[in-house]
Amino acid sequence: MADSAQVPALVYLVTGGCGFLGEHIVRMLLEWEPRLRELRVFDLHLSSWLEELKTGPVQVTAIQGDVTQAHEVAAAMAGSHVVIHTAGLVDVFGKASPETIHKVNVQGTQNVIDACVQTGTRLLVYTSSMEVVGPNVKGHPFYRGNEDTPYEAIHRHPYPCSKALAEQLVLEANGRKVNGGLPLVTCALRPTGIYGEGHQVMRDFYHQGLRFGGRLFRAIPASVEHGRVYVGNVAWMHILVARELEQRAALMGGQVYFCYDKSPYKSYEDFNMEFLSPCGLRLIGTHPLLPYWLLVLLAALNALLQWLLRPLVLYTPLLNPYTLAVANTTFTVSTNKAQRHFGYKPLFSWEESRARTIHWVQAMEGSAW
Ligand SMILES: NC(=O)c1ccc[n+]([C@@H]2O[C@H](COP(=O)([O-])OP(=O)(O)OC[C@H]3O[C@@H](n4cnc5c(N)ncnc54)[C@H](O)[C@@H]3O)[C@@H](O)[C@H]2O)c1
Ligand SMILES: C[C@@H](CO)CCC[C@@H](C)[C@H]1CC[C@H]2[C@@H]3[C@H](O)C=C4C[C@@H](O)CC[C@]4(C)[C@H]3CC[C@]12C
Repeated sequence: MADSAQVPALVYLVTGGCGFLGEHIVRMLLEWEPRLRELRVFDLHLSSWLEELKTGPVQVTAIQGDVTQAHEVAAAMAGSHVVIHTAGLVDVFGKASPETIHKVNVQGTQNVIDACVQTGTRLLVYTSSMEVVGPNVKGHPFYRGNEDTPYEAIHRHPYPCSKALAEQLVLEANGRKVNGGLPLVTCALRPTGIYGEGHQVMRDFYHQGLRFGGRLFRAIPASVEHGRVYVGNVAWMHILVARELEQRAALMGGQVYFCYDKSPYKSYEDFNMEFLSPCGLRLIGTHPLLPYWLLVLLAALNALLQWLLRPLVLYTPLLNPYTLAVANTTFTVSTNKAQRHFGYKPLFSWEESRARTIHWVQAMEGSAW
């Protein structure tokens, strides 16, 4: 691979490059990777904003494709040096079947690895998830843990199961010989709950609040900490890993890194209010307004309704037994592994991350602002 900082020689492929995180990675690569010659954006659904990126000095190639189709992945990857595999089916609401989630997240990842081997692409960065670790089905807290903190990772839901299997495939592929005889170098990044411009669940909560006259109702105790990280910093970690992976293959190959920044430790709901309060919403109650057993019952009822209505309509409320368990179990990280291994420091301070997110909510269509 060319090592001169001046000569743009590298070809990057970003799968899922039109998604929430993918868009930030794509834009940041164009801004922060001077060695970039071509950026291939591979996604099932191509976004119109890609067009405006095509006028810059770097060749931006939009590729409409499906990671579950091995030949499409291999064709897109031929001649690329680095793959950032962020495409995935993020579904904890029952929109897709468990089979589809497995196919996209696990088979899709296997296809990316096989394509690396086949085409001789040597560097693979995988977007994993905190859910590979937990919260587990027993609801054990993970309090400010790091990559080495012992934790019983037991999953039943299709999404965390698929992310755990996919991550394992990526880590096991580290060192495998690719076409040309050189070893593949892989690593996995595990974001906690990502927030920032473009976050769909934040959008949903905002609109829910507007429907209830500017009010949201506390359901989770303020003492339950939920890990959050700003999308710009998650993207930045991907850029740094991709940049350093070849030079530091011995140290970084086959490793996992939690994504972290200076976002405060709070409950899921209190954290959201950091952005929604300045946009005119209020969180009602200092304690949960409903007893936990009633929430469990409502979540179970939602799951039952989803099952009963499936032949007629797709009913996918935010509250289900899985989302309740995730929101109600402390899971936060405190680590400096990324700093030690590849010099990561958050690009955006908490104040900047917050300001950018608030600005995005305020600009949203139908805003109360
Ligand atoms: N959002 C979070 O809080 C969060 C947290 C941890 C990890 N992650 C991981 O980050 C990655 C990106 O998540 P996101 O929140 O940006 O989700 P997203 O849904 O916004 O983006 C995923 C992208 O992948 C694309 N995609 C889906 N199926 C595809 C297929 N078969 N072939 C090609 N492209 C396909 C989608 O079109 C979309 O553009 C995922 O792998 C997810 O598991 C997300
Ligand atoms: C009980 C409700 C009362 O207001 C709150 C329900 C909130 C849930 C919809 C979300 C709580 C935690 C979220 C998840 C978490 O931030 C981490 C994730 C990992 C990532 O890989 C995918 C997204 C998600 C599962 C995220 C989804 C939404 C929550 C469950």
